[in-house]
Amino acid sequence: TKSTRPQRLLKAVQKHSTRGDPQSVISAIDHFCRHREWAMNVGDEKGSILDSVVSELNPEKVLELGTYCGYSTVRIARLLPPGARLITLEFNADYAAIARQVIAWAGLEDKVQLVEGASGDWIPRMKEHFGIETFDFVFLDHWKDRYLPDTKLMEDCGLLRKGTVLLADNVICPGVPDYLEYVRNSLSYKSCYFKSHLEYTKAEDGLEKSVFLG
Ligand SMILES: O=C(NC/C=C/[C@H]1O[C@@H](n2cnc3cncnc32)[C@H](O)[C@@H]1O)c1cc([N+](=O)[O-])cc(O)c1O
Ligand SMILES: [Mg+2]
Repeated sequence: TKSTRPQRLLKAVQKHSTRGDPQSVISAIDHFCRHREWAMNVGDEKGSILDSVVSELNPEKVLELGTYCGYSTVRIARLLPPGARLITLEFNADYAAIARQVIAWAGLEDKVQLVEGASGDWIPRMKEHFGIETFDFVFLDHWKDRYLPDTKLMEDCGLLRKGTVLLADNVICPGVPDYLEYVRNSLSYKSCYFKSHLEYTKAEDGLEKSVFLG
């Protein structure tokens, strides 16, 4: 039977990158997506902005919503200090299986906990199941109509603290109008837009960085 795009992306990682070298995994995926098959990874241009936000923050507790093939998981985890933890949620079993192998190939499995399940089900269980008090950094890159409900859910579950940073992908393309309106107008957030381009294309897209003010 025909392979899937995530399976072909994994093959490209195993063929064109060095096990245990996260940067080579990132480069292999970017090369595959730019020259072989486009895929919805945050990509190299927005990825550099993601890198700078993570490096500046040095977060201990990170949540990623929407793992897909693990590209941004690897980008974030490679920058985390020893002892820091990244929990990433992915409800598609096939994508989760590929992402686990990409994360393992990069040698980052000790920093990453991939949870197979829906954000709406698992956000309320973060405290009792993972012993998480609050998150320092959240990367939102899952279904665009889930950004706002999941943000409100994180607020309600007390998972955000004064200074927690939310970074949202695709705020222009495909776009998250309800989420943008909320974080830009709410008195509980200080929000700013990082203009960039949709991964591997010339179309405009960007990241929205929103600091929770408590
Ligand atoms: O649609 C996009 N992303 C949706 C990403 C979705 C990924 O997150 C998972 N998921 C969804 N809700 C979930 C809830 N809980 C757990 N996993 C979840 C899905 O199984 C998928 O792996 C997208 C589209 C474009 N584009 O140009 O069209 C560009 C991008 O950068 C994108 O991120
Ligand atoms: Mg995205």
